[in-house]
Amino acid sequence: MKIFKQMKPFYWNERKRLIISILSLTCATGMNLMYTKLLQFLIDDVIVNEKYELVLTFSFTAAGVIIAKSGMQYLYGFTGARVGNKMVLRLRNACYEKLQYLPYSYYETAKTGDLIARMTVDMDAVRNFIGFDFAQFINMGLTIIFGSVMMLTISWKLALLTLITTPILIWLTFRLDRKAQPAYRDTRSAMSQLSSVAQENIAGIRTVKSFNGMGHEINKFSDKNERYRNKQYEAAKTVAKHYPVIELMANICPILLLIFGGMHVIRGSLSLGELAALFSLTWLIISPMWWIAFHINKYSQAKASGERIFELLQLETSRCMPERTREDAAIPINGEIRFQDVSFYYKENSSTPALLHFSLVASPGSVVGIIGSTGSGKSTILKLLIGAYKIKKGEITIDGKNYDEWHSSDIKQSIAPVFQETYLFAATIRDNIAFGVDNPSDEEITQAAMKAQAHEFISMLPMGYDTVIGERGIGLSGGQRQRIAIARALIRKPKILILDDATSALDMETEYKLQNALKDELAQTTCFIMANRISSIRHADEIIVLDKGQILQRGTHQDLVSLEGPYRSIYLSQYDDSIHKHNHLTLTVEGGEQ
Ligand SMILES: Nc1ncnc2c1ncn2[C@@H]1O[C@H](COP(=O)(O)OP(=O)(O)OP(=O)(O)O)[C@@H](O)[C@H]1O
Repeated sequence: MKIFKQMKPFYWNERKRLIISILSLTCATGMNLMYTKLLQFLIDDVIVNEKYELVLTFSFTAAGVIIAKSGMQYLYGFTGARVGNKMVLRLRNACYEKLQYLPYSYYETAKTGDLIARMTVDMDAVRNFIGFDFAQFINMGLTIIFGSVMMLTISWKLALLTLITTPILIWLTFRLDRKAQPAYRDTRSAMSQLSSVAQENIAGIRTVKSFNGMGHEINKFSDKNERYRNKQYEAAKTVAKHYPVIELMANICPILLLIFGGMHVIRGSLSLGELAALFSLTWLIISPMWWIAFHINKYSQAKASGERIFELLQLETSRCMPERTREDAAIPINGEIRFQDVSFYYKENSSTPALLHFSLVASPGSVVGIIGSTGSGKSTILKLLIGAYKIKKGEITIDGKNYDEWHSSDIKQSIAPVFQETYLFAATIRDNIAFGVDNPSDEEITQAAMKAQAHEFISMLPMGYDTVIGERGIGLSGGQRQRIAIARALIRKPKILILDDATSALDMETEYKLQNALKDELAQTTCFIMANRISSIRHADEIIVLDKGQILQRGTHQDLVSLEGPYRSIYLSQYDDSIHKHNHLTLTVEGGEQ
C-alpha cells in the first residue's frame, strides 16, 4: 500500500468523489444483502403462509431495490471514473514535467519505448485501481463483514460450518498475489522492451531500409515479442494454477450449507426461507473472497505500475543550480566565459578524460573556434556550457561568477546552442524557428531566418514559413535543417551562441554568408564554433586545437597556419586541393596557356 500512499497528492483532491464512489458501491451491495431478506420473506411469509396478497408489495419492494441498486452502481461508475481520470491527468502531467527536467545524462541511456509505456500502460493500471478496484476492495470487506453477521443471526452454527473453508480461500488468494506480482512486473518490463524496439525501429527506419536490415529488425522484434508472450504466459500460468483450487474451496461452502442446512429444514429447526437466505448470503460472501484473488491481481499490477511511475517521479532532476524565485530579478549576462583548468570525465571512475586541464577566456562578443578530430572533446565543451553536466575539477565562470551560482533561467535565457544533430519538430517552419520564444512577430522570425541564410529557400517553398515538416525535419535537406536550427538559436538574440558542427552540411558560399551575417548582427554575442572544417572557424578571434580533451595549439588562424603543427596539417589537408588548383591556375595564366 506504500506506493498508493505516495500517490496520495495526486488523488487526495478528489477524496469526496472517492468517498461517494465507495459509499455508492457499498449501498449497491447493501441492496444485494436486502435481496436475501426479501427472498426469506417471499418464501416464509408469502409462499409458505400463502399470503398471496403480499405479492404486489413484494414486487414493488423488489423493483425499488433493483432501481436503487442500479442508481448506486451508476454513481459508483461515474464518480470512480472521474477520480481515476483526474488522478491520472495530474500524474501524467507530473511525469511529463519530470521528463523535461531530467538531466541530459539520463537520456543517454533512457529508452523511449519504456518511458512511453510508463506514461500509458502503467498509468491505465493505476487509474483503474484507484478509480474502481480500490472501492471494490473496501466493498468486498464490508460485504464479508455484514454478510457474515446476517448469516450468524439466522443460524450461527450453520454460518460457522459453511464458512469453515474461507480461511484457506483467503490464504490461497494471498499466495496467488505473492506469486503473481513478480510475474506481472516482468510482463510490464517485457512490454516496455517491446515498445522500445518498435520505437527505435520507426525512428531509424531509413537506416534500416538502406542497410537492408529489415530481416534483422524483424527478428529482433520477434524475439522481444516472444519474450513478452512468454512472460504473459508465465503470469497467466500462475493465475490459472491457483484459480481451480480457489474455485473448489469456494464451492465447498454452499455444498456444506445445502447438506447441513437441508437436514435442519427436514428436522424443522430452520425454515425454508432461512435456508434460501443463507444460501444467497453464502454466495454473496464467497464471491468477493473468490474475486479477492482477481482484485489482488489488479492490485499487484497497479502496484507494479505505480512503482514504475514513481521510480520516474523520484529521479533526481538536473544539476543543482538555483532556480530564480519571484523576488529575484533576472541578472543580465554579458557573455564573458572562462574555463579554468577544467578536467571532465563522463564516468566517475573512468581513466579517459573528455577534457583535461582545459582553460580559455572568451571576452564578450568574441568568437572562439574549436577544432579537433572526432572524440576530441568539442561537444563536451558545449554540454558543459549548457549545464548538462556538473564539473568536479576546475571552474567555469560567466562574467566572473561561478557557473553553479547563476540561476539556471538566467543562463538558459542567454545561451543558444545549435547541436551537432539537428532536431526539428513535426510542425511548421515558423513554429520550429519560434520554439522557446514567446509570441515572436513574423518580422522577428523572418529576420532570424535571413541571418541564418534560410529565408531564401523557405520563401521558395509553396507554403513558405507555414510548410509543415515531418518528424525530425524529414522533407528538408541536411543543410536546410541546419539553417532552421541556427535561425531558432538566433531569434533568441543570445549573449552566448554555440554552434557545434552546425554548419557542416552548408556549402562554403552559404557558410561564408552566414559568418558575415553573424559578424554584423552578433557583435555583442560570444560565439563558440566547434567544427572539423577550417573554413568554419578561420575568422575566429581565438582558435583552439583539441586532441583527446587536451589543447594542442591555440591562436589566430594566421598564427597557427604559419606554425608547423596539427592546425597547419589540417589546413593543408583541407586546402591542398584548392592550393594545387590555385597554383595550377597561376602557372597556366602566367605561362600563357589556354
Ligand atoms: N555521454 C557520454 N558518456 C561517456 N563518454 C562520452 C559521452 N559523450 C562523449 N563521450 C566521450 O567523450 C569524448 C569526447 O567526446 P565529444 O563528443 O566531446 O567529442 P567531439 O570532439 O565532439 O567528437 P565529434 O566531432 O565526433 O562529435 C569521446 O571519447 C567520447 O567517446
